[in-house]
Amino acid sequence: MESQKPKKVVARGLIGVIADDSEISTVGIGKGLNYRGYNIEDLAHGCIFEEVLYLLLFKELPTRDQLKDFQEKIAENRYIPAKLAEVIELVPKDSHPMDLMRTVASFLGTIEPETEENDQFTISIRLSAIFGPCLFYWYHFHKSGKRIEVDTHKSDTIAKNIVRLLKNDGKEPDELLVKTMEVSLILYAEHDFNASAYNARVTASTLSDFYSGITSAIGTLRGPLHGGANEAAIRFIKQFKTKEEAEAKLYEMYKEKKLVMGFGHRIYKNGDPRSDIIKGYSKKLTETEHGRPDLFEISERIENIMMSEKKMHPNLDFYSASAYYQLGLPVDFFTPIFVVSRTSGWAAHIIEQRSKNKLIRPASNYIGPEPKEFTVLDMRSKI
Ligand SMILES: CC(=O)SCCNC(=O)CCNC(=O)[C@H](O)C(C)(C)COP(=O)(O)OP(=O)(O)OC[C@H]1O[C@@H](n2cnc3c(N)ncnc32)[C@H](O)[C@@H]1OP(=O)(O)O
Ligand SMILES: O=C([O-])CC(=O)C(=O)O
Repeated sequence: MESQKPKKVVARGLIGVIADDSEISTVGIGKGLNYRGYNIEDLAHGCIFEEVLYLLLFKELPTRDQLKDFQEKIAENRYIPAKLAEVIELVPKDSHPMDLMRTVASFLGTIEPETEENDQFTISIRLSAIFGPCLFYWYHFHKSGKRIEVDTHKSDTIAKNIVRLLKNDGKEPDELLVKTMEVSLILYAEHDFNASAYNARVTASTLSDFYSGITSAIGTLRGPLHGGANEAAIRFIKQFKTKEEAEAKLYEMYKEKKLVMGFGHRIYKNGDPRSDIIKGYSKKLTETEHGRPDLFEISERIENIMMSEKKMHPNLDFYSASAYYQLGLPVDFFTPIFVVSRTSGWAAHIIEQRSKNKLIRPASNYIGPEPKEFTVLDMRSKI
């Protein structure tokens, strides 16, 4: 009698699989998103990014004194050691800056490896502080041959420092640009078991080192189905001169069943609560010197058509795209800025995974050939 194989339930893409407990964030309860119990709107409107970073690492919002000490620590951690500067300069000008981010995480792990003293909290702060400076050091080195100083303004927040280093014009950064960056960093900080955070946890679950977890996560974030969608979205939006052109292209894409980047979400099926917040800043930026009301209007037309035709909402990446563009960020720097922010969430996930570790290793439903007889090399036919 033929033996019946038990039928396995396959969860492709791990859709709906609850893979572990977590106390870091709640995603998709109603339209909600909370970091450690605090609603994203309250955090985005009432905090600087450092408070959120502190919350994700230490589970509580900081007091004023704790925040002051924390900000001082971050400022101290912006410096780029000479060996790292050498490596940054070697990353070719035409590389994608996500290559640079991955390289920085990996190389820093060789000169400042994880030890009992250089522990997971110390490394989290170091990476959150240094990623922005490294990115803009590389940018200016290749753009104009300048080796910029990255840690001159000790009282800068991470957001202000990013805008300062981007512009590098000796002027005080514009307040609206800084506020937009601040809010964006808060919105991008954490999102439960998203692909990159989960990958960081998979790496941590083998008892690997902290830098390896972050490096794995950077590689995962880069793809256009995840963090790379902000770059893909602006490339899509920017090609249109008019709203009508965008509309016609959308209908063509529907016929070809093509994805519209910056729309849809694995968890949020009724809208991403972060989208309207960043959309508000994108709109405010249209009124600034380098504002692009045309891009904003085209984006809104795309949003409206996606809603009326596909019942599909924008995710955080869609309006982040026009916001970042109006901030003057080079297009391929969009996802690296996401890295600067999401390092906080990845760190929280690695720390949590380690605190109650279980090796992450799912099983597959094998659908390959039945067992076959082995043939030695010389006896195999050529077909
Ligand atoms: C910060 C972030 O990472 S947010 C996500 C950023 N990524 C993007 O914006 C990329 C575009 N979006 C997508 O590819 C998807 O919506 C994802 C990857 C985000 C979510 O994917 P899933 O949860 O697997 O959604 P799923 O694929 O089941 O979508 C259901 C249907 O909607 C379609 N669909 C989903 N997203 C889109 C989109 N952006 N444009 C057009 N159609 C879409 C799918 O093709 C599918 O159609 P089908 O039923 O005919 O096959
Ligand atoms: O949760 C996800 O799948 C993707 C996302 O929005 C994020 O990582 O911010």
